[in-house]
Amino acid sequence: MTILDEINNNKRREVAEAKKLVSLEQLKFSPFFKRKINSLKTTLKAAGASGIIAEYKTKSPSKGVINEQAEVVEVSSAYTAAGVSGISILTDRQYFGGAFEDLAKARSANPTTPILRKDFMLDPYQVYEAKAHGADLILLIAASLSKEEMLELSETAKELDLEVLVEVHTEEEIEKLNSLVDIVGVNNRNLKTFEVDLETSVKLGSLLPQDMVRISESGLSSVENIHYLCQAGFDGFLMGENFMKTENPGQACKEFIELLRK
Ligand SMILES: O=C(O)c1ccccc1NCC(=O)[C@H](O)[C@H](O)COP(=O)(O)O
Repeated sequence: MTILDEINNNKRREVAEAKKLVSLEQLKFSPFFKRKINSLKTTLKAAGASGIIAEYKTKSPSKGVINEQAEVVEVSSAYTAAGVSGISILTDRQYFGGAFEDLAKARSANPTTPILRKDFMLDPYQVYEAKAHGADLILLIAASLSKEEMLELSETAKELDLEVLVEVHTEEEIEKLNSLVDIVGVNNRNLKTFEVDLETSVKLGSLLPQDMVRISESGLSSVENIHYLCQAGFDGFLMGENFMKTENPGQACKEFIELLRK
């Protein structure tokens, strides 16, 4: 069994429990349900956009504990002040140390920044959870879902006016895209071996539909990486560990974007 299988099995159990505790109707009572979303697709294409989507994650299966001190409001506010195009907030507790509260707190502290609920989405119920806690977009991992499941989850996202980011890592997974997808992310990290290779983005990027907004995810750590991927046609760059492993992730992000703009 791969780590992704393990995470997904655990997620199915968590979602089954959550459904017993909180109904869809209760989720709809959240004040975040009424808000208009901030579009990541739009901010990534805006003139002068940094393209950086900075992630708040305190641990991961590949790296273990990354940062035990970081506080979500402080870090996410500093990310916004640094000029990011978006923020990614992990909500998986078991494997990434995330929480729904982190998402809701980041939302309230950053009212105009696009925020991704980063989790392992398998059930339409989770799309409602994302909306109820203030997300602007959801992540669908193609390796975890069939084409039909991706479509169903995309439709639910659109019903709730959320954007859809689909993550691919292989050529075959590109076949699972549908017309409701807003952004495609190429994950440079092989989730079976945890190996990172930027050439995955370059290779798959060339196979994506020409007009698709695209981001490169994982293992990005230098301005040279970003310039290289920009040349390969990428609009956005998801970066987690590079900032979160420092004592002050917000400051690290600020310095990175300043360097990028030089
Ligand atoms: O990061 C992991 O170990 C991991 C393991 C299994 C599934 C997903 C995983 N990561 C999720 C991500 O997509 C990354 O957090 C994100 O792309 C940022 O990556 P990085 O900049 O390398 O922290």
